[in-house]
Amino acid sequence: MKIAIGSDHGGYSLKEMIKEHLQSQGHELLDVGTHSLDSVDFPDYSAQVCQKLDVQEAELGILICGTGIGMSIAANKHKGIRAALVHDVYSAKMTRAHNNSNVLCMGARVIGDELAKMIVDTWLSTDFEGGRHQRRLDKLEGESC
Ligand SMILES: O=C(CO)[C@H](O)[C@H](O)[C@H](O)COP(=O)(O)O
Repeated sequence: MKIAIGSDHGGYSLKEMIKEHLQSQGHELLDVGTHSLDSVDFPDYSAQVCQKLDVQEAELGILICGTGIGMSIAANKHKGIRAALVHDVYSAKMTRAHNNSNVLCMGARVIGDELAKMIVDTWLSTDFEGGRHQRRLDKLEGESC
């Protein structure tokens, strides 16, 4: 699968680890940065990952910052993006099954590497259930802020 991934400095180390983890499973990772621990602004990286989905260069996106909150707020401002902030395996499963989330956000200062790997693996291996959930997503698409 083609997956766009991005982080700020707070998520950089976890991004590198998740990238390696997914590449070892055969996924193609499009890394939009950041590429060091130098301080940067999370909206710049969120925008780049969302753009990769928008132009269909990637099927799904992963965004990591210190808490995951900034990334999820930023990503959900983009049309067509359903970003989910996830720090447990149950939510990882449900946000694919019920929300058809296309961007996964995590906080590197909140969870450890092993839990993050389990969350990513669960999120990627769960399918959207459609049905009543599609009706709800259709209602979300029509809403303006
Ligand atoms: O935006 C955030 C909070 O919602 C992210 O966690 C950032 O990574 C964090 O704010 C960065 O903080 P720093 O003090 O500039 O490292």
